[in-house]
Amino acid sequence: MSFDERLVDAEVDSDEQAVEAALRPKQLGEFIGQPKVREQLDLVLRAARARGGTADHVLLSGAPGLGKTTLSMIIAAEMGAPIRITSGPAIQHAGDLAAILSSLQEGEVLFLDEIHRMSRPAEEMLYMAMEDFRVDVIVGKGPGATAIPLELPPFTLVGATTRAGLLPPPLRDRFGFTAHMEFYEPKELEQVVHRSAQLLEVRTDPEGAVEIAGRSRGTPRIANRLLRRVRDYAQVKADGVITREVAAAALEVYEVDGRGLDRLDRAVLGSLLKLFGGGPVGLSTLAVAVGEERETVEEVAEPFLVREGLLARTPRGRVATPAAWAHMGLTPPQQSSRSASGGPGQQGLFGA
Ligand SMILES: Nc1ncnc2c1ncn2[C@@H]1O[C@H](COP(=O)(O)OP(=O)(O)OP(=O)(O)O)[C@@H](O)[C@H]1O
Repeated sequence: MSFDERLVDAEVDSDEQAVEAALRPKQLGEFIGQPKVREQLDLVLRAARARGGTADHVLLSGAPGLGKTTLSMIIAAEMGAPIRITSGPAIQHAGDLAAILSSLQEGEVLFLDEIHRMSRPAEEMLYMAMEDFRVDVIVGKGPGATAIPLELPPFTLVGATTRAGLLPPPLRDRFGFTAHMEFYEPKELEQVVHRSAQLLEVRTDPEGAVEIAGRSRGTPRIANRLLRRVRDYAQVKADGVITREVAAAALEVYEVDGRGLDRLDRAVLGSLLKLFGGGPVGLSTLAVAVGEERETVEEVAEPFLVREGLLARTPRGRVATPAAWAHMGLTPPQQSSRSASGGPGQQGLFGA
């Protein structure tokens, strides 16, 4: 299964961008969930507006699809400012960043996605730009090179990262406000589903929304994607209304189970339980058994399985938890033959 085929992947592909844009909340009041972040950000923005100045730089961290881009657009809208969107990997040279910074308007919001992936020289230029609204543009090379200082208009940088820990402290410290986005509660995802259903003009009853929310892995992007697939099913196979039965039947077709696991997740768990008695088993061995790349298993399937308490990464290899046996409807081998950490002592053969 390729990365793109996964309905529960929290990354976005290009076809989806237009639909996502239509479903984005435009104001802070429309943004569902993240109550602490909303409250704090509301204060930051109100105070900046009252002072008639620009808002402090904002750092948003959290997993893909939780609403970092959406929040950056809301910040611009609430400040009545334009927004420029770019990303760390797109800025490979300090000159790329200088070109963007020098063309910003006063008060503009610069959204820098994946800020942890910016090149080092660009990062150093950003320090000065954030603090003093100034950059030094280097003209010429070698001993004759000169630094020409360039004044910048005040702007608000909104940095987004999935890995706040990877940001160097000098960069992290230059953000006046830092917010960590959490995975969403099922109740909040139900609201996301209802709101999006209204915008897409599809009728969803409360139980239908519960069914979709419960399989959305705490992520609004996934909730919206599942909603669109269930809508297709409801149009073709039912009367267009999303009920619990329709949602469950549709998601069975797309192989997303009651807890949000898809074919890949279930293949990983299935192999771990049926072939290796629940582990411990090394990642490479598990990946071969599933017929996937090691990286796919590690980066795509495992984070959710670990978060759900279905799989544990131990020094001796991957181990299934009792919840995994229950979820897959299988019975664990006799407790007496298993070690305290849950393994049948296979690490000699299958060690990490
Ligand atoms: N709090 C929310 N309320 C309603 N919809 C939301 C919320 N957060 C995100 N969404 C929806 O989820 C989708 C993904 O959000 P967004 O693109 O902002 O995520 P992201 O964190 O920037 O992801 P990435 O890191 O992958 O760029 C958008 O279509 C948006 O409409």
